[in-house]
Amino acid sequence: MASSNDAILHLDQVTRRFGGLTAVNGVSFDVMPGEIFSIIGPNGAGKSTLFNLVTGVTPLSSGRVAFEGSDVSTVSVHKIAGMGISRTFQSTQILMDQSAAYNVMLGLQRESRATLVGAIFRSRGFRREERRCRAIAEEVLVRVGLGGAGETGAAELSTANQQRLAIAMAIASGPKLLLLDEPTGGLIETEVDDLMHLIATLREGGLTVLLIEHKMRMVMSISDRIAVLDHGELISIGPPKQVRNDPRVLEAYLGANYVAEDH
Ligand SMILES: Nc1ncnc2c1ncn2[C@@H]1O[C@H](COP(=O)(O)OP(=O)(O)OP(=O)(O)O)[C@@H](O)[C@H]1O
Repeated sequence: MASSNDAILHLDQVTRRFGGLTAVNGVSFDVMPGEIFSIIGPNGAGKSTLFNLVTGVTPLSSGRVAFEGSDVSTVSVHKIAGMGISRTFQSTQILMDQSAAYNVMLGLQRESRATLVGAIFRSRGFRREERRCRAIAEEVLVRVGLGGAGETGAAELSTANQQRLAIAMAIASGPKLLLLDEPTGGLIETEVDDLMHLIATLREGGLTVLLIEHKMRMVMSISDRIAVLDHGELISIGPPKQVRNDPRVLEAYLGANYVAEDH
């Protein structure tokens, strides 16, 4: 295993307690640059909490998170975004009554201090900067397969295209690490395949991807490595084949009444 110095993301004994409940308990792992790294586990295992800890949404109870070698354990959510970590949410933050392009421009605003859309629009270079932001938005929409949909209202997009829009919003500011929280929610099989292809393409473009996903077929085929959480603890980590055959993983899933197929 490579040393944590090479890791883009390093978790060291990461722990979060909510009152008497330990949602994430002493979790340590490294994510290497260019990996698609998935986090799986039964409902309530601590996956979303772990995302919140990495992105600064939730403070750590103890432990340490480092991004590109810098300790970000106590860094604010906005600063972390500015450093190059971006995420989508289970329930996306799309403004449904706005156009796709406008939503991506909001993504630029949310993630980047340097290109705060509101500030730019009030400045003297208003029109030029608006054109520049719009051009970035259009380019990002093309990257996610929504070229030409910039002026379409977000509400008019299919569920699959709304998922793509959520990804566009998250990558607008050019992050290095992208966290995706159940991007296949509400998608049918062929749409899942298309989304997997998009994620693989983004990785080829240099992004590192941290993925929470319940669809096992997708997780097993797209991931370089998988970490399995159960009751807040890391019970298995490794390439898909290794994790799939780990007795502790089978036990955790069967114990939670899971079927080994998609659900
Ligand atoms: N803000 C909070 N306050 C109290 N308890 C919380 C909070 N957030 C999460 N928890 C608890 O922490 C545990 C882990 O929850 P978490 O949402 O991280 O799990 P998960 O693996 O993402 O689950 P799911 O697959 O259902 O989304 C759960 O028992 C949950 O109820």
